[in-house]
Amino acid sequence: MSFRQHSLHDCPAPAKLNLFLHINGRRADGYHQLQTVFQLVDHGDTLHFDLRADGLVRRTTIVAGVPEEIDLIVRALRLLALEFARRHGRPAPGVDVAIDKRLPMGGGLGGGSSDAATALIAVNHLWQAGLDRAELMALSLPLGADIPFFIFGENAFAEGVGEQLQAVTTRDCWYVVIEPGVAVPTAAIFSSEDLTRDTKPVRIADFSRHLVIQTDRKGFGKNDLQPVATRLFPPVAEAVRWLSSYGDARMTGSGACVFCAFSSELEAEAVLAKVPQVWGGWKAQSLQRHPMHALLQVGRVIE
Ligand SMILES: C[C@@](CO)(OP(=O)(O)O)[C@H](O)COP(=O)(O)OP(=O)(O)OC[C@H]1O[C@@H](n2ccc(N)nc2=O)[C@H](O)[C@@H]1O
Ligand SMILES: Nc1ncnc2c1ncn2[C@@H]1O[C@H](COP(=O)(O)OP(=O)(O)O)[C@@H](O)[C@H]1O
Repeated sequence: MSFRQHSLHDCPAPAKLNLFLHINGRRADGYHQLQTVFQLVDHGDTLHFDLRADGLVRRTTIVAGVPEEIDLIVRALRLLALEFARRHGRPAPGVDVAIDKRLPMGGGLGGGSSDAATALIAVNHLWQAGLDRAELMALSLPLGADIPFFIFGENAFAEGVGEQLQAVTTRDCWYVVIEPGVAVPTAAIFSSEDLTRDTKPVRIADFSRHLVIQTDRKGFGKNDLQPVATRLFPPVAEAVRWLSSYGDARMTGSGACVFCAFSSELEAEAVLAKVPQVWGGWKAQSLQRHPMHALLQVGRVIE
């Protein structure tokens, strides 16, 4: 990551995996209460920021299927600009955002959310807007329940709609991730009549204990969204079936991507080499912290 006075280039927006995802209930507004562990991995998008003098927030890269006006990056930065104006009594400086998009949309990897989080962290710094971590998290929540997690910046046990976060230690390992080539619309999964909505709540200690006592590499819990997604999207079911011969393969989030953990990079590489060519696939290492933390500590944006 290079730091220049008016720019921040090569800022990582890592993917997340949901190591398990339980649906415990439904709120009056229709949103679902869940419990999950978010795991950061070292594979994702890369963003670049250049200050503008005219107060505009612009995305300079074309992203297929995501017009600039609905991009979570642009929407998040416009919220930040409003907050800047409220605090400082003058309009925010503008910014150009370029993006190298690697994460598939509707993949359950949190790509759009991670992009928005990285943008908020970087531009809060570039503009010297002065929001602290909790304030950035609160600002982002109306745009998506996964965004606060990426700003939180550590692997987390999450409750509520995913916004109540506690840092959690997870296994250091390698993951093989399969992209089955379909985009799963999150809303379609949550609105299914078949969805299990009454999984009994667990405690963070149950997850942590499982890490210590597990003997068979079986992951903790399950993904309640998986049965619905695999029924609606057969390629997701096929990917789960294929990867299951190598370990406890699961879908992340509302899909479509499927992952499996391995102890070593070599094991992950061996499985990756066999992934059928009709699917995309990659390996990634678990991260314990968001890679933007290094920048944030240098910049003293987040304590
Ligand atoms: C499932 C998860 C797990 O990390 O991630 P993804 O798989 O999308 O990455 C998240 O909970 C995704 O949360 P969020 O990012 O807010 O989902 P959105 O795409 O905005 O939600 C689309 C729609 O799904 C429904 N929805 C979403 C979240 C939730 N807790 N309950 C819901 O009922 C709502 O109808 C909402 O309008
Ligand atoms: N910067 C962005 N990158 C990807 N998708 C975005 C972005 N901004 C808005 N979106 C919208 O969010 C939807 C979900 O994308 P994404 O966050 O990548 O998947 P998921 O929520 O399954 O992890 C996309 O289909 C797209 O319409």
